[in-house]
Amino acid sequence: MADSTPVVGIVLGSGSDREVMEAARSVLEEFGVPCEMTVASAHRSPERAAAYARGAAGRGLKVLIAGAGMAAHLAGVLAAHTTLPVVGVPLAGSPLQGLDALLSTVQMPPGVPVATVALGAAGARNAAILAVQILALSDPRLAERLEAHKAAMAAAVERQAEELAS
Ligand SMILES: Nc1c(C(=O)O)ncn1[C@@H]1O[C@H](COP(=O)(O)O)[C@@H](O)[C@H]1O
Repeated sequence: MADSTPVVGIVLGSGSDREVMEAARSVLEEFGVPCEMTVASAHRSPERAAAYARGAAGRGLKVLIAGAGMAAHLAGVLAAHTTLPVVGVPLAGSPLQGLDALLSTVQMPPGVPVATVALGAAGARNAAILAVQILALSDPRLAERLEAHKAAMAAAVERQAEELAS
């Protein structure tokens, strides 16, 4: 039986981020990558966020994905407390429509990177694919699945082009 110990941790700034961030979990499930999802706010529960990040590597997690909106410091704070790669997903929904979350996620000071992806569900999907790519560096089966994923995308474009031409 495959090992179901989570290797990717998806952290939400709030339970209200869940619907959008489920896109990341779906992609990881498609690739057969065990993950866990939790809530920890750098602002509202700073101890929980720090403890999660500090304990992540020891529990076998390899990549963290953080989804947060508004002043989205969660990904950066997780990165401050771990040497694991952290992927940040800025979420829209605020009066600034996510520009606040984008800038506060992407503009990390030198030395503490957060790999920042696109806003919202598209970003959540890409965060998961990026996590798979990182894991695939030491997992040939995952690398094969990534190749198949790329081939499927290319085939879909071919079909669309044929439909347009007919
Ligand atoms: N950006 C952060 C952080 C953080 O960065 O630590 N904690 C919560 N939040 C965000 O606040 C928004 C509103 O949260 P509520 O819906 O709970 O009021 C959410 O998008 C969350 O990610």
